[in-house]
Amino acid sequence: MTAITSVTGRRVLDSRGNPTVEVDVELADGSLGRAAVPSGASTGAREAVELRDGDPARWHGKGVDQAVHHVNTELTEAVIGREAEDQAGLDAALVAADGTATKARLGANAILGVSLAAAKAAAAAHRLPLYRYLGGSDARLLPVPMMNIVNGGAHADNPLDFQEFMIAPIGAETFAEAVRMGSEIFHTLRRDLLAAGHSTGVGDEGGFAPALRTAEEALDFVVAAVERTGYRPGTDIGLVMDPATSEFFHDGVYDYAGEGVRRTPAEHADYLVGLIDAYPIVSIEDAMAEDDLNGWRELTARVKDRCQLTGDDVFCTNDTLLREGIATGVANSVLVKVNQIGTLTEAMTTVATAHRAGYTVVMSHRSGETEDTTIADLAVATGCGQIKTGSLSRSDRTAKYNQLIRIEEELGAGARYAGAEALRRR
Ligand SMILES: O=C(O)[C@@H](CO)OP(=O)(O)O
Ligand SMILES: [Mg+2]
Repeated sequence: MTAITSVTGRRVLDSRGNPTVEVDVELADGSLGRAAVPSGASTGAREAVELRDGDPARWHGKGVDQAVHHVNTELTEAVIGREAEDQAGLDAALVAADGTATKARLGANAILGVSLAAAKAAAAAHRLPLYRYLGGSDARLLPVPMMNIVNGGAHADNPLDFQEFMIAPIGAETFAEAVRMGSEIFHTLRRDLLAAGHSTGVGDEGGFAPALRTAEEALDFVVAAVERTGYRPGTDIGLVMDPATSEFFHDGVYDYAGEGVRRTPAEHADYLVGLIDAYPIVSIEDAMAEDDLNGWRELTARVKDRCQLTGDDVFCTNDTLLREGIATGVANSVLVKVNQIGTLTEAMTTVATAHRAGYTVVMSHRSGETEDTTIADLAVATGCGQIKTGSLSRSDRTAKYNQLIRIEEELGAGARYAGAEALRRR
């Protein structure tokens, strides 16, 4: 009774106030699955192609509206009557209907909406929460959250070159405790920034966006906030950064415009290693740019297991790109964003490839999000042990934390919090 009987696409708003796709999938037994699709600002060049409206102040009807139209026509035709339980077959049908390598014709956002809504409908038909439907009885590992508390780069209007500064409560006993620790530090940081005369306005992911110039200034504020809240940096709280370097790597040089410094790949790598030496940094994402594979290989060989090096733009959740990276010694971890690849099946394949190779996996949101909490369930379903889902304010981010709190409660004594172990090579 899991045959798909109806598919409905609609246009809703995301956290930036931009249009995005939402899809409902209904099954023969009346079960309903609903999924809303996120969108990035600092996108990797090899991501699946979404249909978006270029200028948010002038929706031109060819972006999200077109994607919604494709959901309601060609994609509906491709999946109607199919069993929602056959996720792989269904996703293959969606990919075939599009017919391009990048999902550019019907839109990766249209395809992903149907893919995720179908999974959620199938879970509902089985009367199972999504994490258990997808992950089975083994799904009981709650991820370490990487909580965004300072924003820069493409996500804020301040001079900070690095996009994200995060805290990871590696020393917590439970997920709920991790959220408490993160929230306390977030509020301490707010007071500290105010006291120092800085703005406490926030960026796209809800982290503060003060007018700081260097990574050291931001890291110093973060370390001080951790300590003043009563936690030990490095033991209770690990620091995490996403410099999103593809955004400022031009003509073979890392151009730190906010700081006013240009660094060659070697100088940039030295600088990052210096930061790892000076601060309790446990993970850096996109430490090197997507086009600087040499830099990636050298940094990975140099850092080894001292710090998790997560590939976002360089892999784009793409199994082929990840396999190339694994074979050539690029990074030791992969960021997984379902909308970078466009179907649930493909995202899960990437997770499996990473885990087989000993790479860690971080389940991730996008800077443009919605109230959809699918990634919280995916983090538990895959047992990946890490999630990146923004700050401790803004409902689009807290929705994921709150969903994980509920999952932890539901698992009761069976729940395990991933802790520091999650960041170690498998
Ligand atoms: O770079 C990133 O990792 C993401 C999410 O934090 O940002 P965006 O969605 O803008 O690509
Ligand atoms: Mg990133």
